Parts: sequence; C-alpha cells; structure tokens
Amino acid sequence: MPSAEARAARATRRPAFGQRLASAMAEHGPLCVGIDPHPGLLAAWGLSDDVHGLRSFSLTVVEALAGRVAALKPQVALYERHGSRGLAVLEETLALCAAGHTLSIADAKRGDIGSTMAAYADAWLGEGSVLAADAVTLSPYLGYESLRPALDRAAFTGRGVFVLGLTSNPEGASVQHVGGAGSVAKGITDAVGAENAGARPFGSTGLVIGATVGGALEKLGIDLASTAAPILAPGLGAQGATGADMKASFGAFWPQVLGTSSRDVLKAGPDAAALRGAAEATRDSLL
Ligand SMILES: O=C(O)c1cc(=O)[nH]c(=O)n1[C@@H]1O[C@H](COP(=O)(O)O)[C@@H](O)[C@H]1O
Repeated sequence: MPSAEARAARATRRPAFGQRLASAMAEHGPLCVGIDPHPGLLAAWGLSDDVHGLRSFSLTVVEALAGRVAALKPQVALYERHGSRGLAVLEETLALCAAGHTLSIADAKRGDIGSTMAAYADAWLGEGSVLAADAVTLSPYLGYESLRPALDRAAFTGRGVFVLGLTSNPEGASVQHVGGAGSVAKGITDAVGAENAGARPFGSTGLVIGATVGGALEKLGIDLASTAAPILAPGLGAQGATGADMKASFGAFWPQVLGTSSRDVLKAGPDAAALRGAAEATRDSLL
C-alpha cells in the first residue's frame, strides 16, 4: 500500500463503511436513491442530453436529498456516456454527497483479473482518488477472489463494496441459480459471509440481492443473516417490486436490507419538494 495513502487514511480515521451505513439507516430509514440521469429523464426535466443537463440533474438530486436518505447511488454508465466531462460531473456529484454528509455508492459494477482490479480499487476506493465513493458495486463473475484487491483496499480506507449476488434482472438466474443447493449465488454469499466474520450489525462487504428475486433465497437455501452483509436491493418501483414484495422475499433478513430506487423517485423531479416527497413515500413503504 503506498505510504502517502496510509498517512491519508490514518489522518481521515473514517469508521468502517458497515458501521457508517448502519448509522445512516437508523437515522434516515432503509432507502438509497439512485442517481440515474437517463436521456428520457433529462428530457422530462426540461434538460439537454449533454454534460450541462447531466450536471444540473445530478446537483438537483443531491441538493434535494442529501441528509434525508441513507445513501445516494450514482449510476456510472450514465456519466460515462458523456465522456471525460461526464466523469468530471460524477466527481463533483460524489464530492457534493460527501459535503452533504450522505453516503455515496458508485454503481460501477467493476470486476476483472486481480492485477486490473487493483487499478479499479485505486479509482473507486483509494484515499485521495477523485472518483472514490463510500462504496462501489462489484461483479464477482471472474471468480470471487479476483475481487481481493478491492476488498483489501476498502478495508484499508474504511470504504465498502456491494458484490452482485442475485441480481434484479430476469437473465441473472441463468448464471446465478446454476448448481441448485450449491448454486453460484450461494458460493458468493458464503464468501461474503467469511469476509464479514465477527462484524456487527454489518460488515463492509455488502451484497446486491434484487428486490425482484421472489422466493429465490429460500429456493437456493441462502441464509443472509449468517453473512452479516448489508443488502443493497434494487428493483423497487420501475422494475416492479413493492415494499410488501421485498418484505416477503427477505423475511427475517429485513433489518439488513437497504432498498434502492432510481427512476421511480427521479420521475418526480426536478422540483426539490416533489423529489423529497417521492423519496419519503418510497422510504415509508419500506418501514
Ligand atoms: O447494482 C445495482 O445497483 C443494480 C443491481 C441489480 O441487480 N439491478 C439493478 O437494477 N441495479 C441498478 O439499480 C438501478 C435501478 O434503477 P431503477 O430500476 O430505475 O430503480 C440501475 O442503476 C441498475 O443498474
């Protein structure tokens, strides 16, 4: 680990991400709002589909919701499509989340061979990186251990990761359910559990389990309680899941769940009060 980073990490003395997330969920409720500046949403907000529209959209969401929800989750792809200037807006958005004392989750879904993974860890989890968020989403489908550089870097800098377990899209089952009782997804959730051993209430290695997975946890014999993982659950609203569906799917694991919704909240904008009202209504459906 570079010594300059070690000094910066010591100076920051950031508590572990799992602890910070547990506090944010206790204070604001179990909702993360995704910042997904889709071209259609930019148009609906009266904004141009360019870097100016992207910036106005992102700043409006952060200003409306910072300090009111447990976390904000910018979708990296929707910044990347605007090139390097889009990534500069993402940097500004992440900095504004930090200034607003709101946890940021960069939805980048990174995953590569270990040597390349180390560079992704530098970017998304490194101390002093302009793109570093409080946590980043990771894909373990090059093998869970390929994520090791990011897992280690998150532990070192007090940041977190969310590892894709059971995704919200219908195609996910064709990979993740393979193996029945010894499924691919169960292998991932067991590995995440080993990472969080001894952590209470959560460790800093989270899982993504879609709000739309229905009875899959039971069918695959996945015990989330034993993982001590915070669960990021996308699929609320625009992908069809409701708070009631999620409570039925997650059952006893509910205290670990951070629901996340993007389009269903964002469509209320650009008015700040309307955005807050939509976020509050969504959060209330999860209480
Ligand atoms: O990692 C994610 O956040 C994610 C995982 C998953 O399984 N499904 C999923 O929808 N997501 C992301 O969550 C967001 C969902 O957006 P909405 O469907 O508009 O609420 C998108 O940015 C997706 O990329």
